[in-house]
Amino acid sequence: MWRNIARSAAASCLRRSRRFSTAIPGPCIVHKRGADILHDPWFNKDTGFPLTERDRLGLRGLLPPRVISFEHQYARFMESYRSLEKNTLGQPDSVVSLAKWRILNRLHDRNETLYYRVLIDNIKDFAPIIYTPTVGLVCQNYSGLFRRPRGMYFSAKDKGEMMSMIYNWPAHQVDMIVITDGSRILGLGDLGVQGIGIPIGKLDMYVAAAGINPQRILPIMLDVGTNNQRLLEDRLYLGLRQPRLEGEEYLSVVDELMEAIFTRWPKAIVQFEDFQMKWAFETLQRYRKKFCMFNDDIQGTAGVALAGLLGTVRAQGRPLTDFVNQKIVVVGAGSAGIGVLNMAAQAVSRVAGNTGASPNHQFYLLDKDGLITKERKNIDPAAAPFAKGPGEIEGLREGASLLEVVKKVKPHVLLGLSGVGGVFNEEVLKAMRESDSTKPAIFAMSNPTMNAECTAADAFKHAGENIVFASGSPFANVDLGNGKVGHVNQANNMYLFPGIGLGTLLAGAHFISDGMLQAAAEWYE
Ligand SMILES: NC(=O)c1ccc[n+]([C@@H]2O[C@H](COP(=O)([O-])OP(=O)(O)OC[C@H]3O[C@@H](n4cnc5c(N)ncnc54)[C@H](O)[C@@H]3O)[C@@H](O)[C@H]2O)c1
Ligand SMILES: O=C(O)C[C@H](O)C(=O)O
Ligand SMILES: [Mg+2]
Repeated sequence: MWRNIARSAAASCLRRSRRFSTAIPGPCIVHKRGADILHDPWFNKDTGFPLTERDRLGLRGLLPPRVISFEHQYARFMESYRSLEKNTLGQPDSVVSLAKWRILNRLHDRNETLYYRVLIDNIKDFAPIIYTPTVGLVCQNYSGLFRRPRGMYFSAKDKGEMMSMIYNWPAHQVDMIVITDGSRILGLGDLGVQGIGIPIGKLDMYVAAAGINPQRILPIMLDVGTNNQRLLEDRLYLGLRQPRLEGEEYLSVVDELMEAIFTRWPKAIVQFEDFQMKWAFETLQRYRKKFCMFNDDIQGTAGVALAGLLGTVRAQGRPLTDFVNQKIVVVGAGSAGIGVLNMAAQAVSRVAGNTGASPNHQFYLLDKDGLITKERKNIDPAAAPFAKGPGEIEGLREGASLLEVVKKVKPHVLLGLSGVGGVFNEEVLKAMRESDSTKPAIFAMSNPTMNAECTAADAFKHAGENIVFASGSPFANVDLGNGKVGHVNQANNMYLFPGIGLGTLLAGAHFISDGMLQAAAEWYE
């Protein structure tokens, strides 16, 4: 289901950009001249400048004489890309992916018009390179890969200066901003300033899938230090070498940045991305009514997961009202897992109406210490509404293991947002064969690939051919060996956030409501 959405989103974006040129900047007034234009990826056309433009813009003599058309440049790039694929055959995946990222990144740095054209046309092949999973590898190696800056960098050392710094950004208008503090990059933990790769990849998806003007996007890294000892000791590390700010000190820096952003661009939309759980929820509550913003890991993920949960009900041949009877086990009680449960609970009350039934009885939530019950000491307030009471879970104790929970509950859905690769092990997957569903769903949503709760092949092998499988990072379809194919869906918030941003922008909305995300989830489903 999600795949088709991606295809149609990309296709409609392509159509739109051909008709209206919203995705690719059309002719515009350029205040630069000569070499400055060739070094500006927004305006550079490389050898594509026609002679008249070369004269007008002071480019004559700065380029080889032959004019190469855009189509020809495009073909030449794709040829180099394909020969890179051929030449790296047999090399480790990480080497091949990074080589592909480098060639795309070089084009991004040189000529954005051509970059976005090839990205839009080849989104299925290139999304895993400029976005998850390769972007994770890029973030891990960012300080070594760094050649040119992209986006803006604010640090704890800039306190008191952010209002003037924001005016250093060259574009007068900015529509979409993605900001991270690098504290929880995918399932890879605290990567400090190296997390900037995530806002860059997310905004590429805004351009490719929603047609946002690439000159109006801005990736931002807010560097408040890192608690990653390895990075603090790395001589190439490009961020602040200090432990993360905490408490009021941290919040005052984020406050200052948000004020600066919205003073300069009052109509901008800000997406918070990959903030560790405590700050993800806190900043969402703090800013959502004051500024036009949302948290993608909490809300975008929830929308995409809900689309999958509703789609699963349909795949079982049941009416949507049956959603209230689905037993759903969520593994991971972080920003993403709790975000999914909050939205699923809202969907249940809408589907069920006000029946007075206990709202969360169908949900089971586990974290690193097992099943969360009301007996849990120091329970996180965000997890508390989903903690099981003693009467609800006969035979299951506080901290019960995932295997125990699956065996006892026989869930319709097993959904992982734990960040831990392989927690859906063989035993757990085999236990899903006893699910009460005719088509049990297994969503291994953690990223990148290594952190997925299980592989697609293992899911089909152990849980059976009848499952609905989805993963956060892409897996290939599985050959089941009997002429049948195990179909792999991708459940990643990339299928939702571009639409949320575009819809908010077009509507001129000042607030991104839960209802907007619910509507997006139901539409996608
Ligand atoms: N597919 C998507 O669109 C999508 C969206 C958001 C997040 N994610 C992924 O979800 C993962 C978690 O993100 P988050 O922001 O919620 O992180 P988080 O750090 O806030 O939460 C992780 C949770 O997993 C729990 N956990 C750790 N080990 C566990 C184990 N062995 N068994 C059960 N639970 C365990 C932790 O206790 C915590 O509750 C990351 O890998 C991220 O990439 C995917
Ligand atoms: O970045 C992604 O691929 C999805 C999600 O936002 C994540 O944090 O894993
Ligand atoms: Mg994220």
